[in-house]
This record gives sequence, C-alpha cells and structure tokens, in this order.
Amino acid sequence: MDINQYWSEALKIIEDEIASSFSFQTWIQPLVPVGIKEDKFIFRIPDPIYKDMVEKRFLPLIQSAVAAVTKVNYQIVILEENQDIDSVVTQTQKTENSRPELPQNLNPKYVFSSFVVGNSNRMAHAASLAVAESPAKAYNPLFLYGNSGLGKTHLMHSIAHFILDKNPAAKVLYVTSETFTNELILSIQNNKNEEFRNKYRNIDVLLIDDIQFISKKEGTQEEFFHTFNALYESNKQIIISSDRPPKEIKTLEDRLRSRFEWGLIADIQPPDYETRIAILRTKAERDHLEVPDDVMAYIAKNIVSNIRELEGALTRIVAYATLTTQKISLSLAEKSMKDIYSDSAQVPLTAELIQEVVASHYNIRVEDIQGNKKPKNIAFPRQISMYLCRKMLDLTLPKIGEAFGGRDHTTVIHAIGKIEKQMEADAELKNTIMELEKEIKNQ
Ligand SMILES: Nc1ncnc2c1ncn2[C@@H]1O[C@H](COP(=O)(O)OP(=O)(O)OP(=O)(O)O)[C@@H](O)[C@H]1O
Repeated sequence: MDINQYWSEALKIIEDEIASSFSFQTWIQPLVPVGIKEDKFIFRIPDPIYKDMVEKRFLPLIQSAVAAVTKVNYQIVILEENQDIDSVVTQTQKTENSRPELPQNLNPKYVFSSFVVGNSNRMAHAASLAVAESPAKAYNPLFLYGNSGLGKTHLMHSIAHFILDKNPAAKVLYVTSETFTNELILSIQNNKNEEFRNKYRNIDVLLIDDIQFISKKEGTQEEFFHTFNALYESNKQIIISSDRPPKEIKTLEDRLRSRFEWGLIADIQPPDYETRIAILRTKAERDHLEVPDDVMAYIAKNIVSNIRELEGALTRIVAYATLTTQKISLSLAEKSMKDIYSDSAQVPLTAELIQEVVASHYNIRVEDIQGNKKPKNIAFPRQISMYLCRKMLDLTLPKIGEAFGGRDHTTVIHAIGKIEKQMEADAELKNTIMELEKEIKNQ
C-alpha cells in the first residue's frame, strides 16, 4: 500500500471514532499525507491555523488509526507552513533521497487529461495549455477568472504538472493569495523578508490562486507588485486566478490592475448541459461506477452552476446506494437529492440566507451580523452564522470572511472552533443550531 492508501484506510477508522461528521470534515479531511520518513508519518495542512487545533484535539486518534493500518507505531508530524519535508529526517536519509519531489500542494488528479473541455471553458483551457507548453512565451501573465467551482484551480495545477513533467527541475510555485499574505506577514514578524523574496522571486513559474483576496491588503499588494515585476522582468511565467476580472476587483491598485491586463484574460463560464453530462461520465468512468443515463441527466438538469457540486451530487447518490444496498436508479437519485435540492431550487442556499435565518432567530438585524459590532448578543449569532456557512456551504474560509463584511479567515476559523467546542459542552446550543440548520434547509 502507498501512503495515500494507508491514509484512506486510516480515515475510515477516524471517521467512525469521531461523533461529529462536521469535525471530521473540518479538521481531519484537510490533512494531506506527504511522506513516511524513518519513524515519522508526515502530513501537510493547507492552512497553518488548523495545525494547533488538530494537534491539540486529534493527534492520539490519528496516531492510533495510522498504527492500526500500517502496523507501525509512527510518530505523527504535521509540517509547519514553510517547513520542508526533508527537515524532519536525518542526514543519512536525505542523501538517499535526492530526486526532486513534486510540490506537495499540487493535487495529482488535477491534470489536463482529466479536464473536460466544452464551450464554457474552451478558451481558458487552450490558453492554459499554450502557457504550459511555452512558459513566459505565450501569454504573460495568464489571468483566469470565473465563479467558484468551475475549474480554475484544476487548470492551474494542470499547467504546473505539465511543466514539471517536461522539466522536473523547473521551479514551479503554486500558492493561494492567502498563503502569500500569511507568509509575507510571518516574514515581517520574524525579520525574514530577504528569505521571503528569495522564495518568490527565484522561481520560473508562479501560480497564484484567488488573487481577489489581496484587494483590501495594501502591504500585500505592494509586495506582490514587486514580486510581479521581478518575475516579469526576468521573463518568468505568472498565472493568476480570481473569481472576477481585474477591473471588477475593488480597491485593487491601478498599477496592479493594469499589469494583470498585460497578458491574456480568459474566463470560465458555467458548463452547458452537454459538458455537465460529459463531466459526470468522466467521473463515473474514472471511479468505475455504473450510472444509468437517466440518473446522469437528472443530476445535470438540477445542478447547473458549480462543477464541484455536480461531482458532489454523483458521489452522494453512489454513497446512498451503497449504504442502503440498492442499485443506482432514478428514483433513488431523486430520494437522495431531495434533502438538498428539492426546495433549494426556489431559494438558493447562500451565506445571506443563513445570516437572515440566524438574525431573525436572535431578533437582530442582518446588517449587524455582517457588520463590526462587538456586543455578545450580536457577536455570538455572527459566530453561529459563520459556523453554519462552513458546515452548509461549499465556501472557503476567506470567502466566508468576505460574506461577513470582509473579515479575515482567522476570525472565521476562531468562530468555528469556538462554536464547535461550546456545542460539545452545551446540548441546548447544539439543539438550537440543529433547528436553525433545518430551518435554513426548509426556506
Ligand atoms: N472541465 C472540468 N472537467 C473535469 N472536472 C472539472 C472541470 N472543471 C472543474 N472540475 C472539477 O470541479 C471541482 C472544482 O474545480 P476547482 O477547484 O478547480 O474550481 P475553482 O474554480 O478553482 O473554484 P474556487 O474558486 O471555489 O476555488 C474539482 O474537483 C475539479 O476537478
């Protein structure tokens, strides 16, 4: 078994042990196993703010699950954000292992061959391929934009894989703008600005995801401006993604906006019906699933604007069939999707909807939930709303922060952690939150 297989077996054990599936999704699923070195089973976590919480609450459980699967009592190590995997092993092993490793934050499944091309993404796909084939020669920068869940990250990782396959020595760096910001702040705090600059300016290809989040951060914009110039002037490729085009990113400095427009801007639109069906077919084939055509058609008709949700619906139907030991059929699909999609066709599930329901329950105004006021009678419902947004919506932490008046993602994670902990101790609160969740679903 390889490390990923070990981890997927261990995950099953952990999932059985953790009572709350939400805790499992929030704290355990983001862990990415990256290597077994000597007596250590090593993970990376996409956001450093999770590390502390995972170590405090779940380390013994992770350790025993890994031991049960591997039959070895590994020490569990979660890497620090900038920590290199080699820094946790001894010198002897380092020399044996000199082959460059794939950047750990690239998803191996996000490659060009698994990307389904349709009218909605043809241009973005062609531009990405051109950039991957001739970095810094075709379009520089390449700016990809589109709504959530439409394949921007998939295309960016595909470019990185393609370049690395052709030239394993290429220095390719993929980061989210959130990581860029966090690393910049850390470098300032620790007086390591030189190191930060070396890291970001000494590369061949920089891919930076979700750039819209630097819009309110002047210091980050300043640093990114210099990073951009240094790379561009030394003829290095820059690829940027955002949920909107440069001209719609508010409070972005003009000098950055104009640079983003220097190269090629390509948008990704929601897929048409045929592409949605093709994506579902590809997924079913890849996962060796037998899914009747009418079931595919049912999913593709109901989920139109987000590919992550499209794939999620298929997964849900397959899971439902397995759990209830039935064959996948149209009626089973209808039943399994009823909870989420029946009424939501009229009122889409959004952060605003969650804020409205919570505000009305606590008798406060939605604007207060979204605003900055600190009294407990407002701050507490706000934290509950953040928790529910994370639980019920497919939104990243920065996107939730944005829905609450542009708050930082650390505030969101703090709120989620706090509400989770209080729910464990307070059955009444748990009940209230479950009722709110039901009410939101029934809107
Ligand atoms: N054309 C496609 N073919 C196959 N799978 C796709 C396609 N587009 C998106 N997907 C899949 O949909 C999911 C969401 O895509 P991705 O994470 O790239 O979206 P995104 O645009 O970066 O969203 P966000 O802005 O929320 O980060 C992924 O699992 C991805 O593999």
